[in-house]
Amino acid sequence: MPQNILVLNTGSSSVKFAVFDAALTEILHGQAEGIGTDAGRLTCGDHDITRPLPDHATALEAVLDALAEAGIDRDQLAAAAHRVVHGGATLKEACEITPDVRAQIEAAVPLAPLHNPHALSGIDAISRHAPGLAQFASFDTAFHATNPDIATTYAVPAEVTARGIRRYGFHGTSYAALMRRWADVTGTNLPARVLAFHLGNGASACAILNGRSVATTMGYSPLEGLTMGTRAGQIDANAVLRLAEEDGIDATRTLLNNQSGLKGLSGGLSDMRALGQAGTAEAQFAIDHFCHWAVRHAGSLVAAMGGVDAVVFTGGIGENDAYVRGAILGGLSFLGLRPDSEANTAKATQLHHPKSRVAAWIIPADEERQIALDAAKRLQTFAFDPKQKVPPG
Ligand SMILES: Nc1ncnc2c1ncn2[C@@H]1O[C@H](COP(=O)(O)OP(=O)(O)O)[C@@H](O)[C@H]1O
Ligand SMILES: CC(=O)OP(=O)(O)O
Ligand SMILES: [Mg+2]
Repeated sequence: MPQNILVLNTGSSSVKFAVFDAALTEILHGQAEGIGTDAGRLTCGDHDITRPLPDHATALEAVLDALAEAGIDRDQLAAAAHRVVHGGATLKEACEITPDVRAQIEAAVPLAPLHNPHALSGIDAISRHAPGLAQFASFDTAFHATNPDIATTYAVPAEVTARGIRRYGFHGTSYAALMRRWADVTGTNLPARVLAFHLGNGASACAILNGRSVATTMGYSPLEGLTMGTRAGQIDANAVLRLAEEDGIDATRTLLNNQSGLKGLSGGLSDMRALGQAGTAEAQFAIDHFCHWAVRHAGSLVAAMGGVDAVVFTGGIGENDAYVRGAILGGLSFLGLRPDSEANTAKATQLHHPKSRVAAWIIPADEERQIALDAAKRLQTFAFDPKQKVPPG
């Protein structure tokens, strides 16, 4: 009886993958990263292969090759599980990917143009390579379902909100994993008011009160909020309207999603590692912009919780870039946060001084296991009640 779950986590600059056994022990992990940059790289288990990854299609093929080389075949799999960034207004909980669910993910492509098309490619590739294999989706939006209406509603007429023009929030799979791992990684109980930063190619922050998301920086799509690798983050809607009028809608979509953020500010570099090594004034300005706006948005999230007890970093930049973390921690010192700069440079788990009023931590992103957990729960539901095709909740 096949027991393993294959997870595909399609990010905007990466495809991460993992295989878990029935006890949810990870038996293989790898990633294709730096997609679309000069720093394309695929790792699978201990193998490290530097190869050009010009786009997601090439990366996905490379991932499937790597899985085959690692001896992962269909007979060992009970299911494949995918990260899907946007499920639109209706898909709020992890679920099996039926033809109807696939259609809804496709309908949400305009809301997540850098993500949903690639997730669909992954789903379709599995359908081709492993026909009949059960497939599940975990949605980035799910963790933010606890946001109050006041946080999710844009100040527009109710009729517009009813059309699904509202804030959804993303990176929820990552934030849910932070909550799950908190006590194990930090050795402390989860405090009431957590300010979480997921800083990767896409970047967001989240206010988590008593373990539940109450506010987050991303909105209708993963374009809003912080300065990101290639996304503009917050920008006045009238500026967008002027761009659309002057340059056309498609060009404006591409400009704001693919050519802005760190890439736009630096004149071409979206990758934080490359920016750190560039040594140009433009690169430094881009890094400073990223840190400044992370702190500015954090202030709004802290206000939404009436204060903060702990700050946590995750994601490729959040886990690895001591300069960025140091700048953000320094910018938050007015809240009573005393960073331990040596711990920060050493990438220690605990980043705060023992006398700090606010704690600060690094918790590595664990999206893949979170996605496997979601799928395993649904698989169990099927086992308990095989007639029930769509499990509740
Ligand atoms: N050692 C490192 N130092 C600085 N930045 C890093 C490091 N490793 C990864 N990053 C940055 O993390 C970002 C990618 O984050 P990741 O979470 O993997 O992306 P995605 O959003 O596609 O999932 C890139 O900007 C990359 O440069
Ligand atoms: C939602 C999002 O921005 O995801 P990623 O960081 O993987 O691009
Ligand atoms: Mg990611």
